[in-house]
Amino acid sequence: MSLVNATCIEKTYQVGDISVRAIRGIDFTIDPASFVSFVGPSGSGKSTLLNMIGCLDPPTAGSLTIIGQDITIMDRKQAAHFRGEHIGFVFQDFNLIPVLTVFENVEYPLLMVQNWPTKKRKARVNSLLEAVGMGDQGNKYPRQISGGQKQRVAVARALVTNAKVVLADEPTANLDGETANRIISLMKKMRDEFGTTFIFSTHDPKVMQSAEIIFTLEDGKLLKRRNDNGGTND
Ligand SMILES: Nc1ncnc2c1ncn2[C@@H]1O[C@H](COP(=O)(O)OP(=O)(O)OP(=O)(O)O)[C@@H](O)[C@H]1O
Repeated sequence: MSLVNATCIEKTYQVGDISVRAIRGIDFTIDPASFVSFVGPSGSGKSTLLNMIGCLDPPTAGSLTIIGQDITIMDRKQAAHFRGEHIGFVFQDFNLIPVLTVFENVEYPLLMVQNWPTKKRKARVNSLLEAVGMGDQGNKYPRQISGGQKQRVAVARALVTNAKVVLADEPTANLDGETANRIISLMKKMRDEFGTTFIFSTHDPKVMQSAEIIFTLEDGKLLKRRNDNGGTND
């Protein structure tokens, strides 16, 4: 069964009298444990699409199922619950909470959405910090660590709830080339270890190269799909 299944999805924003057709009837499927990137020029609809997959903003038409559940029929509360259970996010500006330590930042989603006993929760956070190479940095605050380390913490936070899907909107935009490469390798390692699907949007050629499936968007339409061995399908 595919993990994400989009059929004829559309997203139209209404701005006063003007309708902006950001996504114009596209179809795609994403399998479990995939490493996928949406690419395309600015304004082509990448963030809009990620927001829909992340249950942040529903499509205005079409069908979108994630882990077999139709997210277009969920109300806001159901969508928030589903998001908390199954979807993790990594942002280009890291979005760590400055007044919380590294450990507390990773622990935060478990406190918010999942009622884990303290001992199990602490062990889970420590294992994720170890997995991303930040096991000895848990007591530091975000201002005391580098950009690459912040993104490692963000990856740990995205995975701590055992999310099936991690969405990353331009995850390397604020990192230098070498650090960006390390973060991409880390995400791939996490995919291999936990079977999590990673879905990116990017302009970054390094992220594009590392993706096993690339969906190209232009003006809200899906132009083509390219997979690892260079084949294309429309
Ligand atoms: N909340 C909104 N209200 C109205 N129009 C919007 C809104 N969000 C996005 N759009 C429009 O939808 C289209 C797609 O925008 P989107 O942000 O998804 O593109 P993008 O490919 O992610 O761009 P970028 O690479 O610059 O981030 C654009 O025309 C944009 O102006």
